[in-house]
Amino acid sequence: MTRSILPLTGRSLRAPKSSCVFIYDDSKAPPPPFSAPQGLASGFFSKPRDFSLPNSSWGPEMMRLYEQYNSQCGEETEGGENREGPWKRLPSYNRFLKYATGGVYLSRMIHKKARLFTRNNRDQGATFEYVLFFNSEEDKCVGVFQAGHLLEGPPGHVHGGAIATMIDTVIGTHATIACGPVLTANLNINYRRPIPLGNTVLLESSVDKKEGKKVFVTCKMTSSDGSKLHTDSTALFVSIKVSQLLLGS
Ligand SMILES: CCCCCCCCCCCC(=O)SCCNC(=O)CCNC(=O)[C@H](O)C(C)(C)COP(=O)(O)OP(=O)(O)OC[C@H]1O[C@@H](n2cnc3c(N)ncnc32)[C@H](O)[C@@H]1OP(=O)(O)O
Repeated sequence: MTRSILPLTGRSLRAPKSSCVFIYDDSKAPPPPFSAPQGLASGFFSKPRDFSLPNSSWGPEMMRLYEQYNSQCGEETEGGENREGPWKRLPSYNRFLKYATGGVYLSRMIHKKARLFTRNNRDQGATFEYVLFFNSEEDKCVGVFQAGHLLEGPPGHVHGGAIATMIDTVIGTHATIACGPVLTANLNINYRRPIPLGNTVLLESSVDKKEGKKVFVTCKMTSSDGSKLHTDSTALFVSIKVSQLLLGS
């Protein structure tokens, strides 16, 4: 059974038939507070783009890993039935707030030009290309990340801050699934081996323990075939109330 992981319940965000079901459960959600008159909707409201779906910049290794996990995802069949699968692909938008119930108003009020910086990319393949999958039975989250040429740090290789960003994204999502809204309180990264630009890497995270408001997560980042360790990391996330963020406290 799917469940909502954010306090703002996801509005009707449907996966294409060929892809996995979303983790956001909108079945119990109230209807959107406003419906545009028919015929006007497409002119005024753009459909959210799900950035976790493949695009033409994805190389063979990115596609291979995507297919590997996606083929193990539950999905809605052509006949409208749900096929079970241990993994779920997590959709990704450049502003989730905008696509949650009531969020379209909040997103206008709170920094309306704000965008998730890992998805603020007009040139496909130039920066962060990634997709996350979650396995609730094993409580595992994986990220498949292809590093674009604009993420350069050391010549020809990925910047350490960009690497940290991807780690934070995977483990932050995992901690959110485990505990609801959280913020990163502490992130420790051992950088073991540089990542050449253009390479695809695999991130795997596990929740080690929960202690009151605290959740401890670990993550390792390897080459796409798992043979080389690029980073290992540990992090502490602390639960927050979303109102803290929205009210700016
Ligand atoms: C699907 C879409 C999903 C969405 C998925 C999104 C993915 C992206 C994820 C991105 C995540 C981010 O970038 S988050 C942005 C970067 N992070 C931040 O800006 C956080 C800034 N820091 C804060 O706001 C605050 O310090 C908090 C919230 C972290 C903690 O404040 P608090 O809530 O008042 O909690 P506090 O009482 O101080 O501490 C609670 C407990 O945690 C411990 N603690 C607190 N901080 C630390 C620390 N740095 N190191 C060790 N321990 C600490 C305390 O000792 C205490 O332990 P005890 O006494 O209870 O034992």
